[in-house]
Amino acid sequence: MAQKTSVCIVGSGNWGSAIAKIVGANCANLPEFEERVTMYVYEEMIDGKKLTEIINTTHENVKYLPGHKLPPNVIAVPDLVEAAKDADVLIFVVPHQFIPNFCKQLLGKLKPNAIAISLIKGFDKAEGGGIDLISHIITRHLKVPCAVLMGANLANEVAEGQFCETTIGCRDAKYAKILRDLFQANHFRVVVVDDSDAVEICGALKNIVAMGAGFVDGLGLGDNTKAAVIRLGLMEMIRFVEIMYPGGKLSTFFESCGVADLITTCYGGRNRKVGEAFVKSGKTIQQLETELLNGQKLQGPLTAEEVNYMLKNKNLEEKFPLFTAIHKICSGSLKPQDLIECIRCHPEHISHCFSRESSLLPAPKL
Ligand SMILES: NC(=O)C1=CN([C@@H]2O[C@H](COP(=O)(O)OP(=O)(O)OC[C@H]3O[C@@H](n4cnc5c(N)ncnc54)[C@H](O)[C@@H]3O)[C@@H](O)[C@H]2O)C=CC1
Ligand SMILES: O=C(CO)COP(=O)(O)O
Repeated sequence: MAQKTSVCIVGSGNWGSAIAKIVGANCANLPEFEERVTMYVYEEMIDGKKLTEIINTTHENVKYLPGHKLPPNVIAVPDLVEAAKDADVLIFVVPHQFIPNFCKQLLGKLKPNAIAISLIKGFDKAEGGGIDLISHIITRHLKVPCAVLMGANLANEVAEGQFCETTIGCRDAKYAKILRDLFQANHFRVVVVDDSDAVEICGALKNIVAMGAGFVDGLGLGDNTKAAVIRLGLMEMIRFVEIMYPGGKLSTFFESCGVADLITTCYGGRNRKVGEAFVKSGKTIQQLETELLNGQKLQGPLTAEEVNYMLKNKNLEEKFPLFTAIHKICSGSLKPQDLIECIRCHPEHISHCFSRESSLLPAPKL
Protein backbone atom coordinates (compact mmCIF):
# COMPACT_ATOMS: atom_id res chain seq x y z
CA MET A 1 0.00 0.00 0.00
CA ALA A 2 1.26 3.48 -0.87
CA GLN A 3 2.43 5.52 2.09
CA LYS A 4 -0.06 8.02 3.40
CA THR A 5 0.82 11.70 3.28
CA SER A 6 1.16 13.28 6.69
CA VAL A 7 0.40 16.96 7.17
CA CYS A 8 1.52 19.66 9.62
CA ILE A 9 -0.04 23.11 9.90
CA VAL A 10 2.60 25.59 11.06
CA GLY A 11 0.49 28.29 12.69
CA SER A 12 -2.78 28.53 14.56
CA GLY A 13 -3.99 32.11 14.31
CA ASN A 14 -7.29 33.20 12.78
CA TRP A 15 -6.54 31.82 9.28
CA GLY A 16 -4.44 28.89 10.51
CA SER A 17 -7.37 27.70 12.64
CA ALA A 18 -9.95 28.23 9.89
CA ILE A 19 -7.91 26.25 7.38
CA ALA A 20 -7.37 23.54 10.01
CA LYS A 21 -11.12 22.86 9.84
CA ILE A 22 -10.90 22.04 6.12
CA VAL A 23 -7.52 20.29 6.17
CA GLY A 24 -8.45 18.26 9.26
CA ALA A 25 -11.71 17.09 7.68
CA ASN A 26 -9.99 16.18 4.40
CA CYS A 27 -7.25 14.24 6.18
CA ALA A 28 -9.89 12.32 8.15
CA ASN A 29 -11.89 11.49 5.02
CA LEU A 30 -9.44 11.01 2.14
CA PRO A 31 -7.47 7.75 1.93
CA GLU A 32 -4.25 9.34 0.65
CA PHE A 33 -3.72 11.33 3.86
CA GLU A 34 -2.65 10.33 7.35
CA GLU A 35 -5.61 11.09 9.63
CA ARG A 36 -3.60 12.78 12.37
CA VAL A 37 -2.73 16.40 11.54
CA THR A 38 -0.32 18.26 13.76
CA MET A 39 -0.80 22.00 14.27
CA TYR A 40 2.04 24.06 15.70
CA VAL A 41 0.60 26.44 18.29
CA TYR A 42 2.59 29.37 19.68
CA GLU A 43 1.92 28.64 23.33
CA GLU A 44 0.15 31.16 25.51
CA MET A 45 -1.88 31.08 28.71
CA ILE A 46 -5.61 31.74 28.54
CA ASP A 47 -7.33 32.10 31.94
CA GLY A 48 -4.56 30.07 33.56
CA LYS A 49 -4.64 27.25 30.98
CA LYS A 50 -2.29 26.46 28.11
CA LEU A 51 -3.84 27.18 24.69
CA THR A 52 -2.60 23.81 23.37
CA GLU A 53 -4.39 21.99 26.20
CA ILE A 54 -7.58 23.93 25.56
CA ILE A 55 -7.45 23.08 21.85
CA ASN A 56 -6.70 19.40 22.49
CA THR A 57 -9.54 19.01 25.01
CA THR A 58 -12.29 21.33 23.71
CA HIS A 59 -11.18 21.34 20.01
CA GLU A 60 -11.65 25.08 19.88
CA ASN A 61 -9.05 27.79 19.44
CA VAL A 62 -10.81 30.04 21.93
CA LYS A 63 -8.48 32.98 21.30
CA TYR A 64 -8.07 33.14 17.51
CA LEU A 65 -11.18 31.41 16.16
CA PRO A 66 -13.75 31.32 18.96
CA GLY A 67 -17.08 29.64 18.30
CA HIS A 68 -15.78 27.02 15.85
CA LYS A 69 -14.89 23.38 16.53
CA LEU A 70 -11.72 22.02 14.96
CA PRO A 71 -11.77 18.38 13.83
CA PRO A 72 -10.53 16.15 16.69
CA ASN A 73 -7.77 14.70 14.49
CA VAL A 74 -6.05 18.14 14.49
CA ILE A 75 -3.58 17.95 17.36
CA ALA A 76 -2.09 21.13 18.85
CA VAL A 77 1.66 20.85 19.48
CA PRO A 78 3.63 23.61 21.25
CA ASP A 79 7.05 22.49 19.93
CA LEU A 80 7.65 23.57 16.32
CA VAL A 81 10.17 20.85 15.43
CA GLU A 82 8.10 18.14 17.10
CA ALA A 83 5.03 19.24 15.11
CA ALA A 84 6.85 19.40 11.76
CA LYS A 85 9.48 16.66 11.80
CA ASP A 86 7.33 13.79 10.38
CA ALA A 87 5.32 15.84 7.90
CA ASP A 88 5.29 15.25 4.14
CA VAL A 89 3.34 18.47 3.58
CA LEU A 90 3.95 21.59 5.68
CA ILE A 91 1.34 24.35 5.58
CA PHE A 92 2.92 27.64 6.65
CA VAL A 93 0.33 30.07 8.00
CA VAL A 94 1.88 32.52 10.46
CA PRO A 95 2.09 36.33 10.37
CA HIS A 96 4.90 36.98 7.91
CA GLN A 97 7.22 38.75 10.35
CA PHE A 98 7.83 35.45 12.20
CA ILE A 99 8.85 33.30 9.22
CA PRO A 100 12.65 33.89 9.24
CA ASN A 101 12.79 32.70 12.86
CA PHE A 102 10.62 29.66 12.07
CA CYS A 103 12.96 28.70 9.22
CA LYS A 104 15.97 28.91 11.53
CA GLN A 105 14.33 26.52 13.99
CA LEU A 106 13.30 24.04 11.28
CA LEU A 107 16.61 23.97 9.43
CA GLY A 108 17.75 20.36 8.96
CA LYS A 109 14.80 19.00 10.94
CA LEU A 110 12.36 18.14 8.10
CA LYS A 111 11.79 14.91 6.17
CA PRO A 112 14.01 14.79 3.04
CA ASN A 113 11.12 14.77 0.53
CA ALA A 114 8.82 17.16 2.37
CA ILE A 115 7.02 19.88 0.42
CA ALA A 116 5.59 23.15 1.68
CA ILE A 117 2.76 25.50 0.87
CA SER A 118 2.63 29.05 2.18
CA LEU A 119 -0.66 30.76 3.06
CA ILE A 120 1.30 33.76 4.32
CA LYS A 121 0.58 37.20 2.87
CA GLY A 122 3.64 39.45 3.12
CA PHE A 123 7.31 39.82 2.14
CA ASP A 124 10.64 40.18 3.86
CA LYS A 125 13.32 42.77 3.14
CA ALA A 126 16.24 41.31 1.18
CA GLU A 127 19.87 42.35 1.29
CA GLY A 128 20.76 44.70 -1.55
CA GLY A 129 17.61 46.80 -1.37
CA GLY A 130 14.96 44.36 -2.61
CA ILE A 131 12.31 42.11 -1.14
CA ASP A 132 12.05 38.37 -0.72
CA LEU A 133 8.92 36.33 -1.29
CA ILE A 134 8.03 34.18 1.71
CA SER A 135 7.83 31.01 -0.43
CA HIS A 136 11.35 31.74 -1.72
CA ILE A 137 12.63 32.16 1.83
CA ILE A 138 11.11 28.81 2.81
CA THR A 139 12.62 27.04 -0.20
CA ARG A 140 16.02 28.66 0.19
CA HIS A 141 16.36 28.02 3.93
CA LEU A 142 14.65 24.67 4.26
CA LYS A 143 15.50 23.21 0.80
CA VAL A 144 11.89 22.22 0.15
CA PRO A 145 9.71 23.18 -2.83
CA CYS A 146 7.06 25.68 -1.73
CA ALA A 147 3.71 26.39 -3.39
CA VAL A 148 1.34 29.16 -2.24
CA LEU A 149 -2.37 29.47 -1.51
CA MET A 150 -3.96 32.93 -1.65
CA GLY A 151 -7.52 34.07 -2.22
CA ALA A 152 -10.56 36.02 -1.09
CA ASN A 153 -10.66 34.09 2.14
CA LEU A 154 -11.61 36.06 5.23
CA ALA A 155 -10.97 33.41 7.87
CA ASN A 156 -14.18 33.74 9.86
CA GLU A 157 -16.33 33.37 6.73
CA VAL A 158 -14.37 30.32 5.61
CA ALA A 159 -14.78 28.81 9.08
CA GLU A 160 -18.55 29.39 8.84
CA GLY A 161 -18.60 27.37 5.63
CA GLN A 162 -19.63 30.27 3.38
CA PHE A 163 -18.83 29.62 -0.27
CA CYS A 164 -15.58 31.07 -1.63
CA GLU A 165 -12.74 30.40 -4.06
CA THR A 166 -9.01 30.27 -3.63
CA THR A 167 -5.92 30.06 -5.84
CA ILE A 168 -3.00 27.69 -5.43
CA GLY A 169 0.18 28.78 -7.20
CA CYS A 170 2.29 25.70 -7.88
CA ARG A 171 5.21 25.65 -10.29
CA ASP A 172 5.67 21.88 -10.26
CA ALA A 173 2.65 20.07 -11.75
CA LYS A 174 3.42 16.88 -9.83
CA TYR A 175 2.33 18.49 -6.54
CA ALA A 176 -0.84 20.12 -7.90
CA LYS A 177 -3.23 17.22 -7.24
CA ILE A 178 -2.19 16.43 -3.68
CA LEU A 179 -2.33 20.10 -2.73
CA ARG A 180 -5.72 20.63 -4.35
CA ASP A 181 -7.11 17.51 -2.62
CA LEU A 182 -5.80 18.72 0.72
CA PHE A 183 -7.65 22.07 0.57
CA GLN A 184 -10.66 21.54 -1.70
CA ALA A 185 -14.07 21.44 -0.01
CA ASN A 186 -17.66 21.93 -1.11
CA HIS A 187 -17.59 25.53 0.06
CA PHE A 188 -13.89 26.15 -0.71
CA ARG A 189 -13.14 25.80 -4.42
CA VAL A 190 -9.52 25.59 -5.47
CA VAL A 191 -8.01 26.69 -8.80
CA VAL A 192 -4.38 25.70 -9.36
CA VAL A 193 -2.18 27.88 -11.58
CA ASP A 194 1.55 27.73 -12.28
CA ASP A 195 2.14 31.48 -11.88
CA SER A 196 3.17 31.05 -8.27
CA ASP A 197 5.11 34.29 -7.74
CA ALA A 198 2.32 36.49 -9.10
CA VAL A 199 -0.23 34.67 -6.90
CA GLU A 200 1.90 35.34 -3.84
CA ILE A 201 2.59 38.96 -4.74
CA CYS A 202 -1.15 39.60 -5.17
CA GLY A 203 -1.78 38.24 -1.67
CA ALA A 204 0.84 40.48 -0.11
CA LEU A 205 0.17 43.72 -2.00
CA LYS A 206 -3.59 43.76 -1.54
CA ASN A 207 -3.03 44.30 2.20
CA ILE A 208 -1.41 47.66 1.41
CA VAL A 209 -4.37 48.70 -0.74
CA ALA A 210 -6.76 47.62 2.04
CA MET A 211 -5.10 50.09 4.43
CA GLY A 212 -5.84 52.77 1.80
CA ALA A 213 -9.47 51.62 1.59
CA GLY A 214 -9.65 51.96 5.38
CA PHE A 215 -8.26 55.49 5.21
CA VAL A 216 -10.96 56.36 2.64
CA ASP A 217 -13.63 55.00 5.00
CA GLY A 218 -12.11 56.88 7.94
CA LEU A 219 -12.09 60.12 5.96
CA GLY A 220 -15.80 59.68 5.25
CA LEU A 221 -15.27 59.56 1.48
CA GLY A 222 -17.74 57.56 -0.55
CA ASP A 223 -17.83 54.37 -2.57
CA ASN A 224 -16.61 56.02 -5.78
CA THR A 225 -13.41 57.12 -4.07
CA LYS A 226 -12.94 53.70 -2.54
CA ALA A 227 -13.44 52.09 -5.97
CA ALA A 228 -10.78 54.42 -7.40
CA VAL A 229 -8.33 53.40 -4.67
CA ILE A 230 -9.09 49.73 -5.32
CA ARG A 231 -8.64 50.14 -9.10
CA LEU A 232 -5.42 52.11 -8.79
CA GLY A 233 -4.25 49.54 -6.26
CA LEU A 234 -4.90 46.77 -8.76
CA MET A 235 -3.00 48.64 -11.47
CA GLU A 236 -0.04 49.14 -9.12
CA MET A 237 -0.14 45.44 -8.24
CA ILE A 238 -0.01 44.52 -11.94
CA ARG A 239 2.73 47.05 -12.60
CA PHE A 240 4.74 45.77 -9.62
CA VAL A 241 4.74 42.22 -11.02
CA GLU A 242 5.55 43.48 -14.55
CA ILE A 243 8.57 45.45 -13.37
CA MET A 244 9.91 43.37 -10.47
CA TYR A 245 8.92 39.85 -11.48
CA PRO A 246 8.57 39.87 -15.28
CA GLY A 247 6.90 36.81 -16.76
CA GLY A 248 3.79 36.93 -14.54
CA LYS A 249 0.47 36.44 -16.30
CA LEU A 250 -2.28 39.04 -16.47
CA SER A 251 -4.87 36.24 -16.10
CA THR A 252 -3.61 35.59 -12.56
CA PHE A 253 -5.02 38.93 -11.42
CA PHE A 254 -8.50 37.68 -12.37
CA GLU A 255 -8.21 34.62 -10.15
CA SER A 256 -9.42 34.67 -6.55
CA CYS A 257 -5.94 35.76 -5.40
CA GLY A 258 -6.23 38.97 -7.45
CA VAL A 259 -9.32 41.09 -7.90
CA ALA A 260 -11.48 39.00 -5.54
CA ASP A 261 -9.07 39.15 -2.58
CA LEU A 262 -8.56 42.85 -3.18
CA ILE A 263 -12.31 43.46 -2.95
CA THR A 264 -12.98 41.31 0.11
CA THR A 265 -10.05 42.75 2.05
CA CYS A 266 -10.94 46.34 1.15
CA TYR A 267 -14.46 45.77 2.49
CA GLY A 268 -14.19 43.16 5.24
CA GLY A 269 -10.59 42.74 6.38
CA ARG A 270 -8.58 43.70 9.47
CA ASN A 271 -6.33 46.06 7.52
CA ARG A 272 -9.35 48.08 6.35
CA LYS A 273 -10.76 48.15 9.88
CA VAL A 274 -7.54 49.42 11.44
CA GLY A 275 -7.03 51.91 8.58
CA GLU A 276 -10.43 53.45 9.28
CA ALA A 277 -9.84 53.56 13.05
CA PHE A 278 -6.40 55.13 12.47
CA VAL A 279 -7.97 58.12 10.73
CA LYS A 280 -10.88 58.47 13.14
CA SER A 281 -9.04 57.97 16.43
CA GLY A 282 -5.62 59.50 15.82
CA LYS A 283 -4.09 56.55 17.73
CA THR A 284 -1.02 54.73 16.42
CA ILE A 285 -1.39 51.61 14.28
CA GLN A 286 0.36 49.56 16.95
CA GLN A 287 -2.08 50.76 19.60
CA LEU A 288 -5.03 49.92 17.37
CA GLU A 289 -3.67 46.49 16.50
CA THR A 290 -3.53 45.71 20.21
CA GLU A 291 -6.92 47.25 21.01
CA LEU A 292 -8.92 45.93 18.05
CA LEU A 293 -7.42 42.60 17.03
CA ASN A 294 -7.02 40.62 20.29
CA GLY A 295 -3.59 39.21 19.41
CA GLN A 296 -4.16 38.90 15.66
CA LYS A 297 -1.54 40.63 13.54
CA LEU A 298 -1.82 43.30 10.90
CA GLN A 299 0.15 42.68 7.71
CA GLY A 300 -0.52 45.81 5.61
CA PRO A 301 1.66 48.49 7.27
CA LEU A 302 4.69 46.20 7.48
CA THR A 303 4.23 45.10 3.85
CA ALA A 304 3.91 48.76 2.80
CA GLU A 305 7.25 49.42 4.53
CA GLU A 306 8.92 46.42 2.87
CA VAL A 307 7.66 47.45 -0.56
CA ASN A 308 8.70 51.04 -0.02
CA TYR A 309 12.20 49.89 0.93
CA MET A 310 12.42 48.32 -2.52
CA LEU A 311 10.74 51.15 -4.45
CA LYS A 312 12.94 53.76 -2.79
CA ASN A 313 16.11 51.83 -3.51
CA LYS A 314 15.14 51.43 -7.14
CA ASN A 315 13.99 55.03 -7.48
CA LEU A 316 10.46 53.92 -8.34
CA GLU A 317 8.34 55.66 -5.70
CA GLU A 318 6.80 58.00 -8.27
CA LYS A 319 5.55 55.10 -10.36
CA PHE A 320 3.68 53.73 -7.35
CA PRO A 321 2.07 56.78 -5.73
CA LEU A 322 -0.66 54.81 -3.93
CA PHE A 323 1.69 52.30 -2.28
CA THR A 324 4.05 55.15 -1.44
CA ALA A 325 1.37 57.39 0.09
CA ILE A 326 -0.06 54.53 2.16
CA HIS A 327 3.38 53.73 3.53
CA LYS A 328 3.97 57.39 4.39
CA ILE A 329 0.61 57.65 6.14
CA CYS A 330 1.21 54.45 8.12
CA SER A 331 4.66 55.65 9.18
CA GLY A 332 3.46 59.15 10.10
CA SER A 333 5.23 61.27 7.48
CA LEU A 334 2.00 62.09 5.60
CA LYS A 335 -1.48 62.91 6.88
CA PRO A 336 -4.38 60.63 5.80
CA GLN A 337 -6.08 63.78 4.47
CA ASP A 338 -3.29 64.03 1.84
CA LEU A 339 -3.97 60.58 0.37
CA ILE A 340 -6.20 61.79 -2.47
CA GLU A 341 -3.78 64.54 -3.49
CA CYS A 342 -1.08 61.90 -3.92
CA ILE A 343 -3.15 59.88 -6.40
CA ARG A 344 -4.91 62.74 -8.23
CA CYS A 345 -2.27 62.71 -11.00
CA HIS A 346 -1.59 58.99 -10.95
CA PRO A 347 0.51 57.64 -13.88
CA GLU A 348 -2.55 55.55 -14.79
CA HIS A 349 -4.40 58.80 -15.58
CA ILE A 350 -1.65 60.12 -17.80
CA SER A 351 -0.07 57.28 -19.72
CA HIS A 352 -3.16 55.63 -21.13
CA CYS A 353 -4.92 58.35 -23.16
CA PHE A 354 -6.23 56.67 -26.33
CA SER A 355 -3.83 53.74 -25.97
CA ARG A 356 -6.12 51.12 -24.43
CA GLU A 357 -7.45 49.54 -27.60
CA SER A 358 -4.02 48.78 -29.05
CA SER A 359 -2.89 46.56 -26.22
CA LEU A 360 -4.41 44.78 -23.24
CA LEU A 361 -2.11 46.43 -20.78
CA PRO A 362 0.53 48.74 -22.20
CA ALA A 363 3.31 49.45 -19.74
CA PRO A 364 4.02 53.13 -19.14
CA LYS A 365 7.57 54.15 -20.06
CA LEU A 366 9.85 54.14 -17.04
N1 LIG B 1 -7.12 36.02 9.00
C1 LIG B 1 -7.48 35.98 7.74
O1 LIG B 1 -8.66 36.22 7.38
C2 LIG B 1 -6.47 35.62 6.70
C3 LIG B 1 -5.12 35.67 6.93
N2 LIG B 1 -4.22 35.35 5.95
C4 LIG B 1 -2.79 35.40 6.18
O2 LIG B 1 -2.38 34.30 6.96
C5 LIG B 1 -1.22 34.62 7.74
C6 LIG B 1 -1.49 34.24 9.18
O3 LIG B 1 -2.59 34.98 9.64
P1 LIG B 1 -3.57 34.50 10.81
O4 LIG B 1 -3.66 33.01 10.88
O5 LIG B 1 -4.83 35.27 10.61
O6 LIG B 1 -2.78 34.93 12.11
P2 LIG B 1 -3.22 36.02 13.22
O7 LIG B 1 -3.25 37.38 12.68
O8 LIG B 1 -4.44 35.50 13.89
O9 LIG B 1 -1.91 36.01 14.13
C7 LIG B 1 -1.79 35.56 15.36
C8 LIG B 1 -0.91 34.34 15.40
O10 LIG B 1 0.47 34.71 15.59
C9 LIG B 1 0.98 33.95 16.68
N3 LIG B 1 2.08 34.68 17.33
C10 LIG B 1 2.02 35.80 18.08
N4 LIG B 1 3.25 36.15 18.49
C11 LIG B 1 4.11 35.22 17.97
C12 LIG B 1 5.53 35.05 18.02
N5 LIG B 1 6.32 35.90 18.68
N6 LIG B 1 6.05 34.02 17.34
C13 LIG B 1 5.27 33.16 16.65
N7 LIG B 1 3.93 33.27 16.57
C14 LIG B 1 3.36 34.30 17.22
C15 LIG B 1 -0.22 33.79 17.59
O11 LIG B 1 -0.02 32.75 18.48
C16 LIG B 1 -1.30 33.48 16.58
O12 LIG B 1 -1.30 32.12 16.25
C17 LIG B 1 -0.98 36.12 7.50
O13 LIG B 1 0.04 36.27 6.56
C18 LIG B 1 -2.30 36.63 6.93
O14 LIG B 1 -2.14 37.73 6.05
C19 LIG B 1 -4.65 34.93 4.73
C20 LIG B 1 -5.98 34.81 4.45
C21 LIG B 1 -6.99 35.16 5.41
O1 LIG C 1 -6.27 38.08 3.51
C1 LIG C 1 -7.38 38.23 3.98
C2 LIG C 1 -8.60 37.83 3.27
O2 LIG C 1 -8.34 37.09 2.11
C3 LIG C 1 -7.53 38.86 5.32
O3 LIG C 1 -7.22 40.20 5.24
P1 LIG C 1 -6.95 41.03 6.58
O4 LIG C 1 -5.62 40.59 7.11
O5 LIG C 1 -7.01 42.45 6.19
O6 LIG C 1 -8.09 40.64 7.52
